[in-house]
Amino acid sequence: MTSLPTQFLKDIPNFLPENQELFLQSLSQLPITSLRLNPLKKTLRLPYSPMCAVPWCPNGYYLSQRPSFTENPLFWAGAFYVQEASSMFLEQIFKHITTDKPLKILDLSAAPGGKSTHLLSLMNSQSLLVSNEIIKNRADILAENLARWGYTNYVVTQSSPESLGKLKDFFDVILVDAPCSGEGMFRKDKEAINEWSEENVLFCAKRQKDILTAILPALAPTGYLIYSTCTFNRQENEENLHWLCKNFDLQSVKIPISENWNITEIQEKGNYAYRFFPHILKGEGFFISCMQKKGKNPPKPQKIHKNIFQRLNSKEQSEFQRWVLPTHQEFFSYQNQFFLLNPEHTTWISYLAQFAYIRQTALKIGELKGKDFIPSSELALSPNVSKEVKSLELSEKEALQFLSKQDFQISLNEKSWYLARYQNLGLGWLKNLGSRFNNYYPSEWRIRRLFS
Ligand SMILES: C[S@@+](CC[C@H](N)C(=O)[O-])C[C@H]1O[C@@H](n2cnc3c(N)ncnc32)[C@H](O)[C@@H]1O
Repeated sequence: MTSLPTQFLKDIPNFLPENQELFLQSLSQLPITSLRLNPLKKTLRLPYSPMCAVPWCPNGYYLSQRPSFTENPLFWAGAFYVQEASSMFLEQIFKHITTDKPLKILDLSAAPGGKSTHLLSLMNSQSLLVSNEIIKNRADILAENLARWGYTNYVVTQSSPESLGKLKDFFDVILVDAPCSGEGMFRKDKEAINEWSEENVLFCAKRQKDILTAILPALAPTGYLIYSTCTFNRQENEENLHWLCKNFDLQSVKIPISENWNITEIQEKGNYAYRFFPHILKGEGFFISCMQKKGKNPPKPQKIHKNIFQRLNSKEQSEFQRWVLPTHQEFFSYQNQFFLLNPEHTTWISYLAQFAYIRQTALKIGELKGKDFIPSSELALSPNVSKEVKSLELSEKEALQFLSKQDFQISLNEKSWYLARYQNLGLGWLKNLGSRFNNYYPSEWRIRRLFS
């Protein structure tokens, strides 16, 4: 293993009073591999075997070794998300703080989408997730991963915490999974060791404070802030938690945990936090805490100047209806694109659009190119596709060839759109033109290798 920085070694007693040798030994072991199943996309068989449950997350599983996930079409169909087990503790916090009420939830630093996909699985369908990533190419990956997850109630934005902070009192829950010095990733990602320095820890702690200061005006009174990092040092963790509770109207929240989970509960200065140490549980280093904003006022309805979406007339609604399963949502258009949306969400998204750059809205059904309607890749990946739409079940090899946009032989009867499926899960669209078919899988998503 790459040797650990001396200053990091010296800092260990500050965040871990005992068993430092065991902790150091655990850092030289292989990282744990885990994934979270998508409850929307139940498969006939589990994607891998054996899989052993993550204690704090009912859909989370450990694998005994790390397979090549990208060679499994179920990965591309969004049947599971490869996620570090400690992070899955978010589920316990979310379940503790939320009820059935429709919520506006912000995941401020969301790429590549581990926690956003998890939140979507936990939220009710009346709630809206705003999944934000400031860095463009990371926002692209986030949008792709959320499309694969198949939900209809999210938007991907690409904005700064300062811009989103202008949505005063808007969000009921804000998750800040902050950019950090990544000490918890030392055994997973050797780059994290090379990039570590004392200066960077201080830089990260200051940047986290700046991000939190910028976004907190957007948290509604009585709403919840969840703050997490994948690092061990106290500056980015407990010290920021205490700073938040001291300087803002925030009250730390205790989360019920089972003793058997071996999660370390920190209780300091009346504040609570949860630490994950790799020598006492199966997971990487992680820190998470939850705070409630004080105050009594329920969030006020936001004034919007204009709803950016146009509701389709009943003739148009019925034309689109044939593409999707019956739903309580409605069809809207925006700039030649068509969406299936909860009407309430159109007003929320319109308000959001005044301050944030909206990169993707779910669920996009498709768009008009000239007179032709082109169904969207997001629709193909959603379980909402109507059973009336023609579909074609692919073998594993065909599915991989489809996903890499290679030529392959299939016989299709009718000149029509076909949903390419693998184990019953949608992957993308094929259009049969008679003598040949076109593969509409997005080029930017294609697997960049050949399968024979
Ligand atoms: C720890 S990662 C997020 C991981 C993600 N939540 C997940 O579960 O997959 C932190 C993210 O913060 C983003 N970031 C970097 N600078 C930022 C800033 N100034 N404000 C907000 N987010 C920032 C990074 O690009 C990165 O994607």
